Amino acid sequence: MGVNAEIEYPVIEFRSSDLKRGTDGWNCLCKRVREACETFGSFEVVYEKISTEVREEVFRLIKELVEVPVERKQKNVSPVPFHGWVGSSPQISLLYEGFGVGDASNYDSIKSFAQLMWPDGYPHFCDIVYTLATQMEELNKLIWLMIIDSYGLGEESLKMSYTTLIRMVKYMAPPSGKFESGLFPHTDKPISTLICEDKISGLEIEVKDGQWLRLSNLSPSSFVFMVGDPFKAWSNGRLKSGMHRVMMSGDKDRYSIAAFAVPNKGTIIKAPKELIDDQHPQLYKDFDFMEYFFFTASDIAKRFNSNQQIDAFAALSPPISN
Ligand SMILES: O=C(O)CCC(=O)C(=O)O
Ligand SMILES: [Fe+2]
Repeated sequence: MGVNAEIEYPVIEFRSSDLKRGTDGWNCLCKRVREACETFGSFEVVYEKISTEVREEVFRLIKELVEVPVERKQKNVSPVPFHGWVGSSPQISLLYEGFGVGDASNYDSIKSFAQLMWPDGYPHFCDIVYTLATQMEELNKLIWLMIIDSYGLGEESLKMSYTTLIRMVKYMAPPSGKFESGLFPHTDKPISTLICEDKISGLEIEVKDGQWLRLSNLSPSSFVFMVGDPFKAWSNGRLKSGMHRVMMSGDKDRYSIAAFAVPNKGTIIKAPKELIDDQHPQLYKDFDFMEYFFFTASDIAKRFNSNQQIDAFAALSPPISN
């Protein structure tokens, strides 16, 4: 059950010169992104187009946010799962505290959130968080495009309307000398996630059964891209939605911000026909994303491990061949 340091985790640098679709550099990135997502279900992306100053300022602001009185934090609620404030609790972790802002690339959503937290609505907070959220959404889009191109598919194969949920999280340092869970092992339920952390490591990826790889020494320009369960279903099982968790050690608190691609109500997850053939029979039925999202937050879903929920909800057995 150790943390395995020998496995070579993919670190993929997105140089501006390689980001022109159709060039050799682009095609090479597509191949590496696909391999990473099929093998690990995630990778580290080095992306200098998002400035480190903006990142650092967001983390400074999150440190202010966690100081807001709890009565105001409790106003950050939503009927949609995983969208609101969660304080320290035995269900998630005593070390965890997270805030959620849905549709974060819409300035008004961030403004409404900030107005709940601060009497003056803190315009600087809105500007900076909006900047990072929109840039992370762009990066996510770029990675989707690489995945589509890597399978030789057209853009319409993954066309859907979705919004970006951001979660701003503080993981408290554990009691001295302890190694404690900050976030339990899970797979992500939105289509995909980009995680941005503030220097302190803690995120671990399950590389084999029970073998966890700790992602440490991420560059200041790095993000972690994570495939979610519906993306795995869309790819007809090619992409992996990997288990990950946060483990805390040492005496420093950890801060992270994650941007999740959450499809709008009514979106159907359906594998493109090009990804279904006799060698790759259809593994999942077409399903409504929101029904799955709500299912994963239900009591029934708790009977399954996080990485079994997509199969419990949508697996076709036996698979249908084309
Ligand atoms: O904070 C992190 O590094 C990971 C967060 C995460 O996995 C999640 O919120 O789903
Ligand atoms: Fe996650």
